[in-house]
Amino acid sequence: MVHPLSVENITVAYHKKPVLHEVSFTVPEGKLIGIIGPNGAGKSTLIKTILGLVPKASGTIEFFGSTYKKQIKRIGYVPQRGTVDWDFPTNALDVVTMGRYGHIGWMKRPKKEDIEIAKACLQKVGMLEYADRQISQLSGGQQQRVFLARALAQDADLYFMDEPFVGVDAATEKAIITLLNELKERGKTVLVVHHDLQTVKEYFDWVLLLNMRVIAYGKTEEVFNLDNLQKTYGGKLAFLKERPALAREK
Ligand SMILES: Nc1ncnc2c1ncn2[C@@H]1O[C@H](COP(=O)(O)OP(=O)(O)OP(=O)(O)O)[C@@H](O)[C@H]1O
Repeated sequence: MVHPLSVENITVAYHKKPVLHEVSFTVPEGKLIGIIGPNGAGKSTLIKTILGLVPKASGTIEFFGSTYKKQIKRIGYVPQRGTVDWDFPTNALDVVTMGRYGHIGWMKRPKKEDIEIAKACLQKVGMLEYADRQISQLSGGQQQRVFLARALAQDADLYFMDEPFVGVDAATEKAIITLLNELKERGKTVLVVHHDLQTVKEYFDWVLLLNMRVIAYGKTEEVFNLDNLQKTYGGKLAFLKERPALAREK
């Protein structure tokens, strides 16, 4: 069976300091998968390594049983908001239309149909009225919605999203999770770096608990428990005292 993503034994180091150690996991199709772990656990590095943005020291990565290059059109990425240059002089509609380039081809002009698709995606995230607005003049949550619209316009089969819920209000968070569930219903696979342990069970079918290495990976109901959380977060789990519901579910 061909999986959307297969990661085998990847090890990554920055300036010879190991950040990810022999990470292996295989992602099933049509699931929402949360990547969970403390600050500095290597979550962003993992996504960037998978996408070829950070070099790996060893290991192999396959997309739909093939290489990233061959499957690039099927792979979508929503980066962490803080890493995007929002001063880039472009408006919301152009950002979303860029999501279509895999279909249009670089150097070619988008067709009317691509613009219509981009507008429909802006509509879907409630941002159509901001289509002509410079992205630098949007709020953080609105920028996040525009990036999600771009991912939608791309119509990929495998998505990576780095902390899409950070800094957004409750309405935007709800809009994003609705959208992720819609993608899932269409058979898409979505990996999401996520911080809020309270919502993990509600949002994700599978979880990857990461702290430099894979602590646990599998169906949320099977691996998201206090024991594994303690292994992942170590002494930083004091906050669980404030969340007795989670602690009780051991
Ligand atoms: N470009 C870089 N050069 C050197 N070290 C880096 C670089 N990027 C990240 N690191 C280090 O690698 C480790 C993992 O960082 P990473 O950003 O992947 O963690 P994370 O789990 O995504 O953290 P957070 O939850 O805080 O976003 C950290 O110790 C970080 O300081």
